[in-house]
Amino acid sequence: MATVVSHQLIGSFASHIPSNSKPSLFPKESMNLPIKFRQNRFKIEATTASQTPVLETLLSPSKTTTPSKKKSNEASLILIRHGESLWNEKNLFTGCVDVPLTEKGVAEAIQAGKRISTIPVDLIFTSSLIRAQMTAMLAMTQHRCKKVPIILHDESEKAQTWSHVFSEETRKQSIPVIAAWQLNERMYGELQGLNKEETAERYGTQQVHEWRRSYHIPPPKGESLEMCAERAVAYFEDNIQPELALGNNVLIAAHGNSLRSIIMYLDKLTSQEVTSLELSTGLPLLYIFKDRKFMRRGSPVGPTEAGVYAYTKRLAQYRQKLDETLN
Ligand SMILES: O=C(O)[C@H](O)COP(=O)(O)O
Repeated sequence: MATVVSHQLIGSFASHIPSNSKPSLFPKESMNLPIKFRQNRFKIEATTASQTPVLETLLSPSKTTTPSKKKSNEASLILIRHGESLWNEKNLFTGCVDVPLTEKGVAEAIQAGKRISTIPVDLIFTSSLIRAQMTAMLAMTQHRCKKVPIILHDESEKAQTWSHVFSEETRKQSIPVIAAWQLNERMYGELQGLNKEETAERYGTQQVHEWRRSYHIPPPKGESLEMCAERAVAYFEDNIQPELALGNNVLIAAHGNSLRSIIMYLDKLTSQEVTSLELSTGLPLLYIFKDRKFMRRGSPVGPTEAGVYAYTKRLAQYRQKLDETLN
């Protein structure tokens, strides 16, 4: 399905949220389990003409919907799992329960921000959950571009109108943040709020491991990784990949399992391979999108690291530009 963007208020941040990403903790679709996996979802396809990428319309001062020129033939994609949450600390199944970060989680998010502080970011996607949003915002406080991340709101027409930004210059110094429930953690069903260790004692380590790491097996009344991939990868393909195809650099702050499903898609992992994929909290991962392919570039360790900038000329130039602006 193509991205649907409201064009009523072109120029307003709020008018550019894909209409299928309205933040809602328990969207109708996720309660309608099981969701069938969409055919061919794991193929990387070119942007279709009917898709209207978010950033393109966001930065356009006119009411035209004509696609703007492609910025570059490559783009960076950074993925960050949120920092430690209060329920990670207590070892509780969290899923779609909206729990904030611990102090350690805040520090992890800031550290992640330092590590990506000279990698370009034009657009941010987060889940609708506060732990992912806190992580994105805290990370961006460290970015050397000094742009202001602004959350877009489309929950009502008033929310859209009242959050309008009237200065083109100010808009240029801002980074739109789009919150999408599709990037939420897998819905953990009847395990939400239970202690992971106690659950393993009660149901057996093997059973709990299958619920947590298998691709097809859902936890009781919850989403399997496959179901989570159905909505997270579809959202990625419909709303994020078109931005990358235009040369826009994207940061995604999300969750262990929504990101595992996206990484499965990016790295073309099999349902067997993904079972051993583990993501640490607050760890940024960098991909380069070029020629319709995703190239995994590991985890940037910080602006002093030579390796990351040797990956592409474009990243090296961006970093150099930041250095020149600050000197
Ligand atoms: O939702 C949760 O409990 C965690 O964030 C991820 O859980 P997992 O380690 O069982 O995938």
